[in-house]
Amino acid sequence: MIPTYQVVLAGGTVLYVGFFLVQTIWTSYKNRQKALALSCKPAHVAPSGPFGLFAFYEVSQAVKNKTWLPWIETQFRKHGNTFIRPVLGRSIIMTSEPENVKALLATQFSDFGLGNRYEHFLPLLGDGIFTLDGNGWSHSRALLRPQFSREQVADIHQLDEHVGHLLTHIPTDGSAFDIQELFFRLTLDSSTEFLFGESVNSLVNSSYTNSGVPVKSINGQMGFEDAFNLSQDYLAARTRAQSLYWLINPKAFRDANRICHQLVDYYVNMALDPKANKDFKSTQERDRYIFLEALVKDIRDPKLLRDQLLNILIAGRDTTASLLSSVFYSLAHNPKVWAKLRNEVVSKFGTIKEPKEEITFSSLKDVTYLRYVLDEALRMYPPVPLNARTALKDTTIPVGGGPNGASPIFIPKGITVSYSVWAMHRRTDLWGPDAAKFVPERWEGGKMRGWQYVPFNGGPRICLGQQYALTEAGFVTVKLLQTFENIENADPRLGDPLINTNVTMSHENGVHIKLLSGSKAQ
Ligand code: HEM
Repeated sequence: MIPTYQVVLAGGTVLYVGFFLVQTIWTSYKNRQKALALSCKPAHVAPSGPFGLFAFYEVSQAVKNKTWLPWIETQFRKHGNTFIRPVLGRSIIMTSEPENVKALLATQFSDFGLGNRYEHFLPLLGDGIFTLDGNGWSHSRALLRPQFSREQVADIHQLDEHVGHLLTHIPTDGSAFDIQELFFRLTLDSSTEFLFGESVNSLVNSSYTNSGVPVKSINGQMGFEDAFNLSQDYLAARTRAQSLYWLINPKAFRDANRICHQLVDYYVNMALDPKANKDFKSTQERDRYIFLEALVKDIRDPKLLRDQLLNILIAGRDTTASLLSSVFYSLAHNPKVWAKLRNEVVSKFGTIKEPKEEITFSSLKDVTYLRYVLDEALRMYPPVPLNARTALKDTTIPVGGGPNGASPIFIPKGITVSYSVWAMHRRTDLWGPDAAKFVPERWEGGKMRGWQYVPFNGGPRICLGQQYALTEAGFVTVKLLQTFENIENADPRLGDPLINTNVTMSHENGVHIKLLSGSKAQ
């Protein structure tokens, strides 16, 4: 005799599975009808095993081996520039097609949102420009946009001090060092100064910031630099876990978030009540622009201030460090490009010992080859190599359907379209047979710009800090070219670099180079 509860359980399970199957079949029938009405055709489905388990395994392996980006590139070669990838029972549309990227980011902007990004990033970033959709986002954007005006961005003299600190870490005897590590500290120092009015000075040997949070981990206490990096690792893991993100919330993550919040809250409280804080120094006293001081004129809620500041710190710090690292990686592997660039820089600005013209926002723009080098590094190593948007309603994307991939595809509400900037920037049909090579000259005449090149995204959510980032990267590159005559790659590993893909990308093994001046530069 079978117990009653077992009969009820078995019956319930059969009913649930039956309902699920009927619903799936019905939804897919309805979607096919809608697709037909919109002249859409189905996209190629990449074989991914039952419930997309094989695909999930392959992705996990590629992430572990730091070959995720090239792996995605080979998937596009195998399955076409737009295809469907089932992963863990969900279908994701993958694309490297400029037409589709344009639709997601610009022409059909209001059809798509950030999906679960808000929930993934909430514990560290709260409600800010980078995490919000809809009204919350447009309000944030309107509020923050004026802080990125030309006048503010052009104020580059604060960078000089931080580049000076960076130079003290470069071996003077021409021995090898990892410049990427220094760039990550440099951009942490410069962006905290720009945002809070006071730098955490991670390139200087100080232990504690005024907030009481150590700069680097010390005596078992986690420092801000480590906390900020660790939090971002967890944000990336939560993003990869998609709707199971809530499973990833360990104590280490919560501790790291608390430390980041503690540091930012210190500056926020000071700016909200400057008279009560003797440490506070205004923009006038410091003779430099302070983002937070401008922001407290509009926002008085300490939590919202903290959120917006952290949103900008995350958007601006690692991306710029990533760009600088890729520039120096590429220069070290292309000595002719270094020589040509140095020639142009020195003839305009002189050397560090015999300077000529002052380096300013506009004088930097006169060195066109510098812009080509930055553009080419952003093409080959886009700091945000992968991104995604999720349909807010039933909609379409323009290409990828049908046997030749030329028809639109139907995108039901809730489906995610993932676009690979990395793969699109390396397509030989778009960039020529030398797409995998670092060739700054390809930018001559400016004919390559368009939706095939989106390192800063495009449309209404285009990066707010683009000019700031290009100015900082240009300034730092010029200073190093003025100081050193030659560069050498010091990494014996052959082949393409391994790439660590977090929220942004970085070089897994660092960027090991030698910088040589005077008699050592032979
Ligand atoms: C080379 C450096 C940089 C690159 C490649 C870059 C790239 C990007 C990209 C791809 C996005 C779009 C993200 C998305 O919507 O999914 C973005 C957004 C953003 N970036 Fe940048 N960024 C850089 C530097 C900066 C800097 C230095 C700042 C600020 C100081 C900054 C501030 C922002 C902000 C506030 C957003 C959000 C815009 C919005 O959603 O309306 N970025 N950036």
